Amino acid sequence: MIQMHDISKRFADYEAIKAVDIEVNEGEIYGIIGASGAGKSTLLRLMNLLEVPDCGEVVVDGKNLMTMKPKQLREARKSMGMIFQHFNLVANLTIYDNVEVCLQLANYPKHRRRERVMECLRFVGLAHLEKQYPQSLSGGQKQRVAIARALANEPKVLLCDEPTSSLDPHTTAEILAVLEEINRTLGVTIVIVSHEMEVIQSICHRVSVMADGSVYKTIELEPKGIPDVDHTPEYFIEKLTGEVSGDA
Ligand SMILES: Nc1ncnc2c1ncn2[C@@H]1O[C@H](COP(=O)(O)OP(=O)(O)OP(=O)(O)O)[C@@H](O)[C@H]1O
Repeated sequence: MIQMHDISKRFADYEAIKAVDIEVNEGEIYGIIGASGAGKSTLLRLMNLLEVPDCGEVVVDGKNLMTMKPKQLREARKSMGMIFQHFNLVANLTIYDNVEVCLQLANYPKHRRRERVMECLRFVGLAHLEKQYPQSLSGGQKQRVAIARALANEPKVLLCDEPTSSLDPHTTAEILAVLEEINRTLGVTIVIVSHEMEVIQSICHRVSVMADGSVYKTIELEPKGIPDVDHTPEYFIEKLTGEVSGDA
């Protein structure tokens, strides 16, 4: 689905990505992990040409993005949704409008937009919040809206840049379940950048370990499944004091 061949990227004198080859198969959940500064986010942003490589080839769904004209590239990007650590919602737009705006930008037929927006919001369980603004939502709800927005144009690929790094363990598990469902039920290929080992281990089929701008090794994984995270007050008290709640 995504082939990157001999990709390099410099920022001024700094070589952030060094001759990377990577292949993401259709239908898989592919992880990218590594230390801070290893080049994970840059590599992800090179996949949809948010960062333009200095050299090399990026082929998505059989098409070479590097040789495309701007209009063709805009078209190709519709098949690649993206979500971010800090959600990147537009603060002065409602939840509905945050999703609809990307349909507008993609010239999605006007008379079908409402149906599509609501379909995406229902998928992430937030149709009832369509009239709210981002500031009144929790972090997990904001990420769900961002996912709905990324799904609106029916992408084949979803690029996720640290999608759970601002969330607590329970909400992380909920968002991972949504991503896993998108992969399983919609067949969307997912690439996840994360520094959290449990995130990668829970849902990824393969993972590349990055170091110093290079892919150090790519490993096949048997996804462990999403952990059942207790977030009751009793759990926190037990962890903090060692006492089982109700004992006191
Ligand atoms: N736009 C930019 N301009 C200059 N340097 C950049 C830019 N983007 C990234 N870099 C540098 O490239 C290197 C790789 O950054 P990148 O964000 O890809 O790493 P990362 O592995 O995702 O790190 P983290 O986990 O901390 O986000 C870092 O040294 C960073 O400072």
